[in-house]
Amino acid sequence: MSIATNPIRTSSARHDGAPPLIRARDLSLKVVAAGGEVNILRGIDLDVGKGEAVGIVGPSGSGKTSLLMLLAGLERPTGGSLSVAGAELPKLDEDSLARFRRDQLGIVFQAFHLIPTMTALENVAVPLEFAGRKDAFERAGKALARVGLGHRLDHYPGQLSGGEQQRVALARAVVAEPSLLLADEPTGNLDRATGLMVMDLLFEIRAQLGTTLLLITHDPALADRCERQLSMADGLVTGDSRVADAA
Ligand SMILES: Nc1ncnc2c1ncn2[C@@H]1O[C@H](COP(=O)(O)OP(=O)(O)OP(=O)(O)O)[C@@H](O)[C@H]1O
Repeated sequence: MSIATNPIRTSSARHDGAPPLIRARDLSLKVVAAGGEVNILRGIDLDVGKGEAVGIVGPSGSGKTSLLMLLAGLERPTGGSLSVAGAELPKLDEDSLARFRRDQLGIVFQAFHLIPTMTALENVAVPLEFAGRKDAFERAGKALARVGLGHRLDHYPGQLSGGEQQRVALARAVVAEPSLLLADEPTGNLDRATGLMVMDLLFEIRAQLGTTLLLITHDPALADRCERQLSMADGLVTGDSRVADAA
């Protein structure tokens, strides 16, 4: 890895005059827990340009997953503003948030979150069926072929290895060609070789589709594959650097 620049806590991104895909200003998240109020995110300023690959690193509990949950519209911020793909997420009602996720977002988690009673093909077709796409199964089949699972279409999650299940989850996340792909420790449940294979696929598909990627990882080698790295600590972005020789 070589760091080209190392600005601390910046909101600027390289987006060549185009509006950023993500714009957060003074974004905060507080929850009331048994011991009192917890400040989980404490004023995040962030711009991410279309097509950027951003690795998010930081110690456990620094707020990485919480930030992703806000960007996905799965949690609501308690302060600040947040625009993703032109949508002001805090202002959307639940139906509009669901449409936003369907049309703009792909998410891959550490746990695969596949529906156990559906085949691989059905799992991947679900987001397209929700969107009313008549070609849902045809496209799902192509997405599974893209991740090397064209021969496993009729298998149920319980009949697939962990690496295969995560490849199904990846196919499901990208099948609708989202503008934003969020990945939270996607290889955390996989052995190193399988994890590398899944990440190779993720970066390959992202490059083909031009998708913006935000990737949470504890693995420095994976973070180095992103062209930009954000460091988080204690609910803040404490570092924002560019990786000159990212994959
Ligand atoms: N609903 C909640 N109630 C109380 N505290 C919460 C809640 N959600 C998150 N937190 C706290 O907020 C902090 C940030 O959590 P978060 O999961 O975002 O961290 P993280 O950086 O993703 O950690 P890890 O690397 O371990 O996954 C943690 O201290 C966590 O315990």
